[in-house]
Amino acid sequence: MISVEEARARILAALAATPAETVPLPAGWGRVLAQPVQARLDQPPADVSAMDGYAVRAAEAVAGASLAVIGTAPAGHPFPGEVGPGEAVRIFTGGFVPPGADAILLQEDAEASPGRVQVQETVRPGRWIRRRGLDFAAGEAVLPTGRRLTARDIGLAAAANVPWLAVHRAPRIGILATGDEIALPGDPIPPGGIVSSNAHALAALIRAGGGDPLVLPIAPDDSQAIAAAATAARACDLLVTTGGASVGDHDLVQSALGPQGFTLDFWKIAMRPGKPLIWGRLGATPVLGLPGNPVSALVCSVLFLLPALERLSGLPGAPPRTIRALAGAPLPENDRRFDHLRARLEPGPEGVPVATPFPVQDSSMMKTLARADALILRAPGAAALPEGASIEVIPLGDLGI
Ligand SMILES: Nc1nc2c(c(=O)[nH]1)N[C@H]1C(S)=C(S)[C@@H](COP(=O)(O)OP(=O)(O)OC[C@H]3O[C@@H](n4cnc5c(N)ncnc54)[C@H](O)[C@@H]3O)O[C@H]1N2
Ligand code: MOO
Repeated sequence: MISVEEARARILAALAATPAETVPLPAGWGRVLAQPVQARLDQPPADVSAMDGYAVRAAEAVAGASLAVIGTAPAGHPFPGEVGPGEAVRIFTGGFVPPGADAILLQEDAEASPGRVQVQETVRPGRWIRRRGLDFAAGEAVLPTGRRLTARDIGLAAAANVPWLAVHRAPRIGILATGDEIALPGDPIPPGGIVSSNAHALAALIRAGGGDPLVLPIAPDDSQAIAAAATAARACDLLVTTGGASVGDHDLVQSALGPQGFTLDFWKIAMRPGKPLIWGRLGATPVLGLPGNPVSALVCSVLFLLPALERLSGLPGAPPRTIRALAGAPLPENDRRFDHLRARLEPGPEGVPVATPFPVQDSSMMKTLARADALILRAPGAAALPEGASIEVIPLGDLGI
């Protein structure tokens, strides 16, 4: 059995980012840039007014002065002339500041009369003008390679007048659930059968991680059927199997894929739940063999599949973020497997949350996992801890799963 950290390092080392493709702006959200976004203009493109008022020459715009209003400059309609001595131009937010003017007199600080404006508050030079290029300049790399694009980034690229983005292709992940006993939700359940929850949960988790899930038909516990189904997944960036990972006579994933050219990198991790995880390669396609127990499959996905998706998407691939919490119950001494206890998080003293493990931690219990807010981390050999002790947890809400 290898450690969680070593397993993650070996998985990440075996993966590379998908090739780049060019997508229109709206399709870029959540994708990772393969090339920087360079601004194609200055923003703002000229000196513009930040307020509704009058474009003036600050030296003359002193309280009590009266100026001739010689035109208007609404946004999108620059004033064609220049502001000369004793003159002002009516201007609106976003309007280009006409040549000659060097400040904006706020309309609240002015008294308008036909053709004229009286200054009521002295104006400082430069006041209420957004300078050309205040936000960014043409040619500037506003978004770097390797960035996962947020809604804010999409807005920034649009503002930079960039309609297309070079991003890594969303990783295509094949999902293969195995087992004679499993049926799709809603289908007739065979005698002794159960409903397959894993494929659906994994597809959703893969979407949350920025991947493109491809759910393959369920393969029965039959080497040929598993091999045939897995072959169909060769076009994927990663094949995820679930079930058949352990040591039982019907745990066929390794034996079925062997003749198809499967090479094993490692099998079994010193962790709970999820010990019998498989990592290897079927030809060029990496294969992550998750255990069949639903909680084990999903906890392993949090620890290994989400970082793998990051790596395939063009990011380095990081372990899930952890935070400090206080134990909401005494925790027993841990054995040699890294434990991940499903727990509730509640607000605690001084902003530190309290994490209370569910009393039963069986790896078949989906309701407990669905209600959990966090996984309490218990390192191999960790000593028993009293209630209130400081612990480390993975908050699940952050992950969007
Ligand atoms: N003698 C031993 N037995 C087991 C060991 C062991 O070390 N020695 N490891 C246990 C651990 S830990 C786990 S985890 C499981 C993993 O087993 P498999 O990956 O081979 O999974 P299966 O045997 O196929 O199924 C286990 C369990 O999960 C249910 N299952 C399977 N697929 C799905 C699905 N798509 N959706 C929902 N539930 C699913 C299945 O019905 C079984 O109940 O092995 C232990 N045994
Ligand atoms: O370690 Mo297995 O994943 O508990 O049931």
